[in-house]
Amino acid sequence: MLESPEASASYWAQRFFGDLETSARNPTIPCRSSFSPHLGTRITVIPNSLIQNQESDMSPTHKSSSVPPRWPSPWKDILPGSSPIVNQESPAGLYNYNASSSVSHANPSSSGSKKSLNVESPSFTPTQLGGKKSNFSTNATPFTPRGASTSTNSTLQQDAGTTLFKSAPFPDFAPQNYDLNTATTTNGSTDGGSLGYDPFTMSSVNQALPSAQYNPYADDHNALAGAGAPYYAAQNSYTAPTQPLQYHLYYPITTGRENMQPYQRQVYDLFLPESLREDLQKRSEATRQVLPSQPGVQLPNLQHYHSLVPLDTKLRSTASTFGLPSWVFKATSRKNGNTFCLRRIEGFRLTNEEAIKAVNSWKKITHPNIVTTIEAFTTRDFNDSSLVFVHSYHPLSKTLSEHHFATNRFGRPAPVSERVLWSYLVQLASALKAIHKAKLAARCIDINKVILTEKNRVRLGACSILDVLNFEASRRIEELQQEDFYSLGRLILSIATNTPPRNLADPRPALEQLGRTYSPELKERISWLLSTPQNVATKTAEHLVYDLAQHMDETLVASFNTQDEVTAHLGRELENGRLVRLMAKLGTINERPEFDNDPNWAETSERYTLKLFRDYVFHQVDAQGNPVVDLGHIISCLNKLDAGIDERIYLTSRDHQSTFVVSYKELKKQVQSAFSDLLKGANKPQANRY
Ligand SMILES: Nc1ncnc2c1ncn2[C@@H]1O[C@H](COP(=O)(O)OP(=O)(O)OP(=O)(O)O)[C@@H](O)[C@H]1O
Repeated sequence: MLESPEASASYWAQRFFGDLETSARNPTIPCRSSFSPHLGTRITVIPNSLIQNQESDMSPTHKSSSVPPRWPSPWKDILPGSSPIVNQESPAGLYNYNASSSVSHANPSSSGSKKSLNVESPSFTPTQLGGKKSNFSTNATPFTPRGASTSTNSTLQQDAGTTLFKSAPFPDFAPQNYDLNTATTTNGSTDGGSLGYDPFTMSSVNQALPSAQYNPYADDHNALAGAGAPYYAAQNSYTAPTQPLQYHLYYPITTGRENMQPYQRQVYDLFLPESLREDLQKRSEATRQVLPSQPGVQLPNLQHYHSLVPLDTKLRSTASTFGLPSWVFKATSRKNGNTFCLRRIEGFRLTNEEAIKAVNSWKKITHPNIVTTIEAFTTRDFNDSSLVFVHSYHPLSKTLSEHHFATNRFGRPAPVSERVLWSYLVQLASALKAIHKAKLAARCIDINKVILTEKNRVRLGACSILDVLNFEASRRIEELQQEDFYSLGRLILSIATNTPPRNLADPRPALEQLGRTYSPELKERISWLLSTPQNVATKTAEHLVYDLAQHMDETLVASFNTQDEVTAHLGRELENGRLVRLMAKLGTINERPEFDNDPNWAETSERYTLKLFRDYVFHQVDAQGNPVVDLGHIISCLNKLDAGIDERIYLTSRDHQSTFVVSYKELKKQVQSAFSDLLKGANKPQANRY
């Protein structure tokens, strides 16, 4: 119930999750009535259990005679208002009630509504719990399920045609058409809104569960029984509880939500965690970064790569690793819009065409710890003869040297934990295994060429380059592979002892130092990597991986944990993605100025209901006419629309002359129908994107 116009984040979340989790179990259910846009008219979500009996009388042909009985139910909302009168002008298929009667009762300013239920009304509480007096009717008799009641429901039937909710003495409430023992409606209805079970006992819940998988996406479950019978069994026998748990397709698998009270929840619970969002946002910004255009500072386009941005943190490139100066750029491909990392080797003259073909073998290697090689080409666009290697781009990555040799505020680099060293060792050993298996050698296990792309995630960053540059000096691959082991040992030793690799010509003192800080096992492994083998056949990448099995396990567990966490976040984003598409559809329909030469297209037929639905979702106001900006309400409504559930809502026209009762299921069909009309007249390739 929107008693208060406050729209704090926790309030949104509370409303949202309150709907999700507490409504079914908590006997104190706040009324979900709210106010229509303009004039503060109440719009009420009608529980299906209350409306179900309308089906017979309030068919789409708008019979106006009898009015079904509708009674408060302790676990659903309470419907205030008076007897509905059908408006003959309503669009076909909708229940339309005369606003003059229902609206006047529903208006909080009317005295009648104060007696029944209005914004000030406290939440409904069954009298069994605490014996509190019912608030929505002065003389209302407490709710008692049929089985426990001694009175008959004849009075209910009697009143049903005339009064929807009144302050006169109530007979005991007995749910209509429900048999709590069988958990099915006695009239055989499969209305998803029917309350076919006692929500307070698990046995009833079990009875109410479908025997076969329920497909929430299906519009017509019976139709599916033919074609998709093995997958989606016919739902005839299934009477859904109040709403099936998956009723609005919300993704429930998240971390850290379990033990929180609704008021403790934040609106951020609906989105990615702030730290992850910030991290991804920064990466995205880095990827989109461009060089401010300055006269005289213009980087050339290289083939189809444009918008080059230097990634080097040093202003002058040295010739250290490759024997020639190299520069690293980020660039965007005109072919596919993707961003790549380009490394220019300055002043290299290609004398043998075969040399550049060495890149082809590297293109085939895809490994999580190797930066993928895309292509290589020569260029004169820098006014010299340069060789350019294109690799996949990892925004905001740092070399291990930049990461570990950066000094902290005490002027010292931070010590590295043994766990991190093992993790590096495991990842790079795995990369070596893939490379050596392809009969190649990495040749770039260097503290300046291994990049850190995420937390503790390393990748070999400059593979293939030395194969092209040193093509002429063809050396035996076995020899180069043995050098890889040595380079790997030296890299770990360098990080562990904070010694630059150039000072490790004799690694023994550093090894001694390492032995004093880290475990003998780590020292032994590094010694093995640095040693010259008696027999090269015994020193292989497979061997290394085998010896690292215990630490592989740790890395694997950490990786799986991260994956679980990311999958949970992905699930939440799935919701957002679905809702964006739904809002895009609604946006194309609502308030459309003209379609098919009809300037009133958006105002007529089912589009009119969709317009009122838009008001209901986005333009609610409270009793004082202040906007109710309730994200929980918006998301909940859109989810229900996307799932097309049977729950029904009141929609009131802006002039309050008519009120519609329509289910989300019908609304969903209306959206689909209106949108497919638009698609028929639309530019096909663009329309396919929905
Ligand atoms: N594939 C890549 N994606 C994104 N950034 C990268 C990639 N490869 C390297 N970088 C980044 O580019 C910058 C320069 O890399 P480079 O290999 O030139 O390091 P360096 O320390 O300058 O080495 P050198 O002294 O040999 O030039 C580093 O910050 C590095 O993290």
